[in-house]
Amino acid sequence: MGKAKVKPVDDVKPEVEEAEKAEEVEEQRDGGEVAAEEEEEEAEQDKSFEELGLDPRLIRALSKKGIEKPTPIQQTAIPYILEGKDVVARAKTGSGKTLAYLLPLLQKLFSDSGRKEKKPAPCAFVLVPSRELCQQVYTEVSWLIELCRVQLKAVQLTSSMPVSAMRNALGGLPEILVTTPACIPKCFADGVLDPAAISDSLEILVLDEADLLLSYGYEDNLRSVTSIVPRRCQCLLMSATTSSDVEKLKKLILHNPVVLTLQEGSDKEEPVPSNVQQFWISCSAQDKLLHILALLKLEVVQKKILIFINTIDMGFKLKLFLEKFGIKTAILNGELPQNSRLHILEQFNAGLFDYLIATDDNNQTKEKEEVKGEENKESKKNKRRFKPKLDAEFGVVRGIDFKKVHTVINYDMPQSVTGYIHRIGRTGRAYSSGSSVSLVSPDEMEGFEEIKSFLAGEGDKDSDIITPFPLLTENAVESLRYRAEDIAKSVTKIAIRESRAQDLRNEIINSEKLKSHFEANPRDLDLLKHDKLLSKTAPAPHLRDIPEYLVDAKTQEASKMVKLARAAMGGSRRSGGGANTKKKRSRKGGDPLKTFSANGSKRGHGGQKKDGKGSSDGSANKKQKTN
Ligand SMILES: Nc1ncnc2c1ncn2[C@@H]1O[C@H](COP(=O)(O)OP(=O)(O)OP(=O)(O)O)[C@@H](O)[C@H]1O
Repeated sequence: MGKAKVKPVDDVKPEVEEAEKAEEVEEQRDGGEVAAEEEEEEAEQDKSFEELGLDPRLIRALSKKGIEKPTPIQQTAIPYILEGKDVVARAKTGSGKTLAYLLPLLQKLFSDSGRKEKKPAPCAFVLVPSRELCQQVYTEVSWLIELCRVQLKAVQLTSSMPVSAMRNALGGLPEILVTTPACIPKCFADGVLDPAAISDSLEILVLDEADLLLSYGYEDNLRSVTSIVPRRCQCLLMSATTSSDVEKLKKLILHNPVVLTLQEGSDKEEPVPSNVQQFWISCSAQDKLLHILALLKLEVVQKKILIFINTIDMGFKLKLFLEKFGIKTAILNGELPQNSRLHILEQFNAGLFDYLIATDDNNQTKEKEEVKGEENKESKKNKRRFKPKLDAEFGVVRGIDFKKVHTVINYDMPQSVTGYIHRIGRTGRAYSSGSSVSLVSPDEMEGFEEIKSFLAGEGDKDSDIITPFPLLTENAVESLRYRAEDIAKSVTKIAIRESRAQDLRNEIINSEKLKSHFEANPRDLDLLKHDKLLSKTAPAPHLRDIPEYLVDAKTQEASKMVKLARAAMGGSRRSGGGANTKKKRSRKGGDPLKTFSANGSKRGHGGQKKDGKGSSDGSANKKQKTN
């Protein structure tokens, strides 16, 4: 169980009186630090939602969703928020930060819910960096309200909504508004929200994924929001990493906050959950297609699988390539219409497909530039060619709660340490376990070393937090080389461009269908398939089914174990943690990545050399051509 460390108030105080008060709190806390921490740890391990002082309606609602026990950050943050303190909470990805603020926020609004006269503007704002997150938080708050049966209303607004729709949404005088920072100035400009009314009504302001808000370019937007936040308003700042941006926001918005930093086990901060096993494979950029084919086709990684690439074109290349081998994938990127993106996420979360290829929102600028250049060239050639537009509020990676993703694959390495942490955080959510595999080319090695040394922490540079992937032998990879290279050649730039355009057209049509269909049938998930084939020809049987003789014995064994582990973990896994925690933890023993080595040792990296390259064990099959 993690331990939340309470750092004393460390903000620049706007008022002397408050600064003095804060120092008192600091002194008192410092005075009893060791004992307090031990006590805290002891108490935290046993704290239930009841003991945190939560309303029984909320506890019942959580229980209906299978959530019985608070996560460490919830245990620590909820009492402070209920007390009315400004809070900065930093805890790793997937640690349950959303409920850590939503539960006390709702409880505070419960007392208002019986009021006859509603306030003219929402009294709680939750600001998130992307539309996808907006939808996610809105869904979370909506089920809580529904299950608690209270007269509260939440709405979500995004910048792309027509003014009439915004007016409509705000017409019912909601108490809670979930939105992006960019949307608020737009609402002011369109006369949909009144700054004076907000100054009167606002009681709680949450900045979720605070480490990302500024990197999404929301600084000016946030300044226009903060200028109208009344002094009495309670402000909460949730974040997965520390950065200068978080410090900046803290100074901009919070007053005398309590700073909570969640640490697990030791004092060393581990930004990636310890229940995620991190692996890597060293290969050339050209060989990445071959390696991902081996990972997926030989089934040595567990489904569901989220694959990150850095550009949209690469996503389509990968999709077309894998299709030829009968591996169906769906694609998620910032040029798809919003309805489609949300629907793809919903389908993936519901388990309707196993492989999702996602572009990292980090690369928006790069993509935008590429698209611009492309557009200029294209428009000269052919004015009717498709011109994709990227959505500035797109963000699939950061903060999105992908359900039951067992493996994250970095096909392309992310361009920053923070990007890596957020990507890997899409698995191992709450109490579940997961793994990641990064394909690292020589060009990416420098960035990879940076990530490794950041994760290892100060003075511990050589410790292997990301270890070579053990379940794929060099022979197994080589056995697929001929096919992979042959098929890779057939995935031309023209094929990629056509597929990208076709997919976009399909999704635009889907998006319209989705909009009207979901208005009538909000729970119907299976209307449209997002992992349908883009190539015109079906995969050839000899590529779809890899003959057994091609796969060496060790890889076959690894694949069998992965399947067994999946069957053991499969159907009965629930997203709610609480009561099932013990059971889930004991299942970790069935994870072949924890117990299996391609060289047959109990646990280790036997199938790979220390540098992440495949094993050169000669006992397995030799490279074979099969055409
Ligand atoms: N007490 C709990 N017990 C079990 N599951 C929980 C609990 N609290 C939250 N969860 C689940 O854990 C998952 C991750 O939660 P959440 O999205 O809030 O994480 P997060 O800390 O915000 O991660 P990120 O930084 O990536 O956004 C969600 O599916 C959520 O429903």
